[in-house]
Amino acid sequence: MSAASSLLQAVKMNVSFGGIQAVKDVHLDVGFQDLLCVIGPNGAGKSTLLSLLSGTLRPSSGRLLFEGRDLTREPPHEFARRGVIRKFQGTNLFQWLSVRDNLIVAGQGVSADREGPAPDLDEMLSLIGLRHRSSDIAECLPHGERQWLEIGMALMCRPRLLLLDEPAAGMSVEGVRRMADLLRRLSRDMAVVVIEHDIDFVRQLRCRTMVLHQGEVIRQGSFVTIEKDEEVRHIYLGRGKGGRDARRA
Ligand SMILES: Nc1ncnc2c1ncn2[C@@H]1O[C@H](COP(=O)(O)OP(=O)(O)OP(=O)(O)O)[C@@H](O)[C@H]1O
Repeated sequence: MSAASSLLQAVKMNVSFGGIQAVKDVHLDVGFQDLLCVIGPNGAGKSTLLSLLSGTLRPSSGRLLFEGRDLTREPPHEFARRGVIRKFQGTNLFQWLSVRDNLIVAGQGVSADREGPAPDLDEMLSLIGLRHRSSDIAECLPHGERQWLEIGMALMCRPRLLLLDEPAAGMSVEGVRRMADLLRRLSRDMAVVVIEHDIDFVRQLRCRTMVLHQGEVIRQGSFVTIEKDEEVRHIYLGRGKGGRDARRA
């Protein structure tokens, strides 16, 4: 088999829930080192798309290729084994374990056949800005720091494709800036797909942005271009033709 040009390729994927078509004919190409942000109003299909990409939901039709290998019908653990790691919005922490132990536990599930060294714990604590919190119980962390710990836990799984659901939600202005910096840096070594509502954060990511609306990809390109698009502004940003700026859809 020749080497795949994309890490992940979604081909004409569809998902329906009863009468609702949550994802319609979605094509997606994600490179080996890539950063893609998916935006869209509530109910646009963003979470459903992420579930498809992580293998927790199977498409009713279409295909999903990872390094050219068809994973469409594979179980979620096979996606994880290959390095597709999803961080959900909200908390997935072991509340009663320390920050350090949460990272250790997260790293223990990584398949033995994955290449490369395990991340260094102290470096990870520094990367996520929680070195001073190392011995603190996770439950005691404020919301923003929990988000950072969850990112650290996802990184301990040595992702090749990191899927993030609103990683900057509830963060301070400085936290949002740091998160955007980190994701840009991570995308030099892996693929990162983010779904996000916070437009300031999306702007700071400075990456390819895909707009979903009613399950369909209606635009794809740089955020600078997307932001100026009248239809997108009308549908999502809520400020078409003299409308008021809605930072969150
Ligand atoms: N398990 C489910 N059963 C039935 N309908 C669902 C299910 N999951 C999602 N949907 C519907 O599919 C559509 C897309 O939902 P999805 O959660 O993917 O949108 P979203 O863009 O992530 O929205 P939000 O920004 O509010 O999280 C919505 O109409 C939603 O109600």
